[in-house]
Amino acid sequence: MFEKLRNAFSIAAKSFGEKELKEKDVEEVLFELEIALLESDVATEVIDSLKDDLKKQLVGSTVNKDKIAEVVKQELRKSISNMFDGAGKVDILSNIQKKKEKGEPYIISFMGINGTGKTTTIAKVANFLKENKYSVVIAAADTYRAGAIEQISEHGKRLNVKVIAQNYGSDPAAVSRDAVLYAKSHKIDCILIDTAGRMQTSKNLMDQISKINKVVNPDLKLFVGDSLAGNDTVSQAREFHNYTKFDGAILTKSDADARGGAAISIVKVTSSPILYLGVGQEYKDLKSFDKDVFLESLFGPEQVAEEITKKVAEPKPEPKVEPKPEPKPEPKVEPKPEPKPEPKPVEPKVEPKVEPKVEPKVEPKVEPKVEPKVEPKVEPKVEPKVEPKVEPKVEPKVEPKPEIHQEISDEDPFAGISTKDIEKYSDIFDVPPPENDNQARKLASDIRKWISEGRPKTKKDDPKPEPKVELKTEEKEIEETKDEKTIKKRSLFGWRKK
Ligand SMILES: Nc1nc2c(ncn2[C@@H]2O[C@H](COP(=O)(O)OP(=O)(O)OP(=O)(O)O)[C@@H](O)[C@H]2O)c(=O)[nH]1
Repeated sequence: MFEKLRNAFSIAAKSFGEKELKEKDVEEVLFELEIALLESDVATEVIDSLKDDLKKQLVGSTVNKDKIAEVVKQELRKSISNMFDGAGKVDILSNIQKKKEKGEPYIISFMGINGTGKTTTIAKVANFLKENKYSVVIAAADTYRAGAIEQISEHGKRLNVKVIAQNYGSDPAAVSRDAVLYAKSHKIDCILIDTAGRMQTSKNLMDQISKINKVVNPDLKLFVGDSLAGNDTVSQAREFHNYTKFDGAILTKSDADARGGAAISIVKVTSSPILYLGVGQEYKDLKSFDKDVFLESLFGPEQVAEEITKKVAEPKPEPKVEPKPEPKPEPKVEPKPEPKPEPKPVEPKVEPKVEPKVEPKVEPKVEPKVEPKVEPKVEPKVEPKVEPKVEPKVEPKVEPKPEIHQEISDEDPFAGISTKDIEKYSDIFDVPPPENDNQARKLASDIRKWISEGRPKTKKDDPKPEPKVELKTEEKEIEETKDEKTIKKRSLFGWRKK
């Protein structure tokens, strides 16, 4: 490949080697060079740039006839090398790794006109990433061209790569966003977005691709151009770059390209690097663009250039390497993305699982355990213990004292009853002293009845026996007094002062 461009540079070198280097001579030779470069699809502005560089270097200089060819070659090579260096480099694998370490997917969008080999290139890139152990999901964001979704889906099946798709006519930005959500929820390393092929002159379609880039904000925007289209590809690249400011380019069909001018032109026009060259129709036919290899194929010895061309187009070590990584990553990656649905059904599954589990478990367990245990234990223990102890102690001591003073009556219920009968009745029936008027009247009535019955030693209506404790207390009081009769009556009817 690139044979024509190589011959153009050789013509220029030989021409200078045969003449003295004056401006007029240089102009004539550069004219020949210009024709050769134009035939090799090098863009006019690129040719002008190269000519300027050569003029500055060669006019007015004295160059040895034998070395002139080598000097011109070196100057051309230096100029082109500077162009590539000025465009910078993109190390995709390193960038993906960095984002992966942050827990984020790396997003690449692909753009270009119809038929350049964009869809095939996305499949090649997916295969390349899988071989490097990165998981991939593809967004079928070309919802415009009939058959595009089926085409990319077929590549997905063959490569065992999940393809996120909607219907034709749906919003490509929405498809891209779905793919990003899917990648995030499934921890996919890389998202490849296939956009609709479009002419660079279609403003609506170019606005659409700008929308995709705004919605998902790709880490890398790649222009896919057809090497064979030459200067057309260069003008496409220029227009796409104006709209999208893409970060790099992939040139397809380089295996069939004898000119090679598009690569130099795209780099010069867009100041963006060429990342890969498509060199065939198989998934493996994607080669990293190497500036030195490219320059060597243009300026190196013919034998070396032929060898480089062979290595690039028909690499020998690949067939040995490819069969090994292909079967290994496929079964591992496949089952993960395929059985899982798209991002929408994944989100609602998480929410309902968390809520119902927490609420019902906490409420029923806490309430029934606390309430029944506390209430029954406190109430029965406090009430029965306090009440029986306090009441009997307080009542007998407190009540008699106020009653003595309050219930004094002028009427003596025992009037007419002798002290002896009262004492005898009290002794026989062990009667306690009355504590109020009613008890006194009752006792007096009982005594009268007892007298009327002939003072029996036992009685059917025996008055209720009072606690012995109180009697003992009375007895103690009696013992403490000298006048037993008076004291006893007073002790029996203590409420009487007389
Ligand atoms: N020789 C060769 N053929 C290629 C290369 N890349 C793609 N092709 C072929 O180019 C043709 C078009 O490729 P597609 O991938 O369908 O093109 P596209 O750009 O996706 O087309 P749209 O979907 O219409 O935009 C297919 O036959 C591919 O096999 C390459 O690097 N070398």
